[in-house]
Amino acid sequence: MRQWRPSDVLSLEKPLRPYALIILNQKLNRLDIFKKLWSEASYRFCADGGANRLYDAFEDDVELREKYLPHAVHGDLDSLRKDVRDYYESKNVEVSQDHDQNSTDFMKCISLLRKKETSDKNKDGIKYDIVAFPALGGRFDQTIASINQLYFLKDETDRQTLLVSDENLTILLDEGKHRIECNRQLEGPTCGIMPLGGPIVLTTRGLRWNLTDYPCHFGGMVSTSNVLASDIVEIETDKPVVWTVELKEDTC
Ligand SMILES: Nc1ncnc2c1ncn2[C@@H]1O[C@H](COP(=O)(O)OP(=O)(O)OP(=O)(O)O)[C@@H](O)[C@H]1O
Ligand SMILES: Cc1ncc(C[n+]2csc(CCO)c2C)c(N)n1
Repeated sequence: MRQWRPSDVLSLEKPLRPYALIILNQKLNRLDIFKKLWSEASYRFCADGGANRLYDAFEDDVELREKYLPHAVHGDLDSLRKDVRDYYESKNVEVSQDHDQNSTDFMKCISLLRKKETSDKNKDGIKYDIVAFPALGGRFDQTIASINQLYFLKDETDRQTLLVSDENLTILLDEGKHRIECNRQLEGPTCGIMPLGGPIVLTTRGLRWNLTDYPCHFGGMVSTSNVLASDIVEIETDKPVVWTVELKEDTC
């Protein structure tokens, strides 16, 4: 049984699992979430134009901007503004370019993380969880690309990947049994279990509307607008399925 506690990154003083934060190119509306994710991240990367968003979040407070310097800005750099690039380079932030036109800048940042993980400096060989923010919402193709990223990473069972958006926490559950611990002060009430990668057979416990050995697919049953009925949700699936849970307005 695989264990998940998606809201740990928002609730614990120290995360149980070290993680890398990847800031994507969407407006940082929820600075409460941003600051919490930032404070405990082991690595902080901006995916290309994510750096513009970080820079702009502190337009009224130049001193504060200087306290939020990422470890790297990485991507094809077609979105990074010149003033933002100049600023971060002047602060000795690593700014690196990868021109590959078959991978998104989010993917490129994950490749950068892998490089850091295999570098000499990471002597313990730690593998970091990945937390992306603000993920989902915005452009639909980018949203699907971010979900696709979860599928790319699903066989790496020694790391968890979490997509954090203003309103949701989203993860991918691979085939098998899962126990998701929810903190209902932060999460809920709504949730969804969505077979985005193709048809599945699903069994759930701990929800208002549960399913038992139930075939789910697009054009048929897709569990959306479901509701947490317990702090513990158990899900058994024969193929990967996306779990998403609503975030409360006041989380940090
Ligand atoms: N409109 C959007 N909606 C949702 N996510 C986005 C959006 N724009 C960018 N992102 C995310 O932020 C990352 C960095 O974005 P970037 O600044 O490079 O924009 P882009 O050039 O449109 O993205 P890419 O080059 O990755 O296709 C993207 O890889 C993607 O994950
Ligand atoms: C079949 C196919 N569809 C779309 C793209 C375009 N694309 C996908 S990721 C990416 C990088 C964006 O920074 C670009 C341009 C492609 N290469 N292959």
